[in-house]
Amino acid sequence: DQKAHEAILKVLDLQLVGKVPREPKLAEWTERASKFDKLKTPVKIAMVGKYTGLSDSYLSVLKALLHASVAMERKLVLEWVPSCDLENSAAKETPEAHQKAWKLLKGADGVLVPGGFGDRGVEGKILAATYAREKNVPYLGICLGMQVAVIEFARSVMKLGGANSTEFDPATASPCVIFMPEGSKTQMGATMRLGSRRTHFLANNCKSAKLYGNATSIDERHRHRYEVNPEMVPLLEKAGLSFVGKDESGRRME
Ligand SMILES: NC(=O)CC[C@H](N)C(=O)O
Repeated sequence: DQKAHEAILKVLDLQLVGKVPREPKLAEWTERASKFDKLKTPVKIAMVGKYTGLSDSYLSVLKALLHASVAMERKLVLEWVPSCDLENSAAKETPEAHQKAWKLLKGADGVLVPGGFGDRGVEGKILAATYAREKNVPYLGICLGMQVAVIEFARSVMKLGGANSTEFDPATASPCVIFMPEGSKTQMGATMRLGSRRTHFLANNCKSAKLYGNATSIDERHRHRYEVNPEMVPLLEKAGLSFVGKDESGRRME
């Protein structure tokens, strides 16, 4: 009675012609779908995470990978690599899983380390970052995945052996990722940095800015409490790590 169906048809641009919705314009969709069906050349992406099964929390990452691979005319082959299995301890405890995980990682065209909380499997993610950097395999770190890349760089390139996030080692001598929640005007105390925040590109010749169509700034969704330690940023940059996107204060590495 409230004509919800008509409201939905209006949003979908399927106005009624008499009593039936008009023919949908599916040309673009059909073209994309048939392009997708014909894809042959694979692109293998190793998703190094804590979960082995499919997980809703990675849904947006999976969809983005799929869209990107279709745009690049590649058939997406996603390999799930449980980060714990990459760790040295797994070589003894679960040798088969260890071997399998490394084989998947080594067969990948690109490595993706998504976001996460808690320290289980973090050392495995760090090993994946080392592998990607040394072998020059493209690495995309999202949230925790980016923090992991910074820890890895501090340990391997700057030779700060015990470098870590204070989330995983509160007593680390080289805290390259630190607890830095946002202050809130409406809530008492410090809170999770949550929702859309602006990133400013400082280098316009960087890949990220180019991928965003040479944008000077972009808005991205956030959900974290830890940040790359702003005190250590000059040292990390001097050693060769570039932070091409920062927040408006310049204190948060994006
Ligand atoms: N979204 C995430 O990956 C969170 C990363 C990290 N645990 C933090 O709180 O900063």
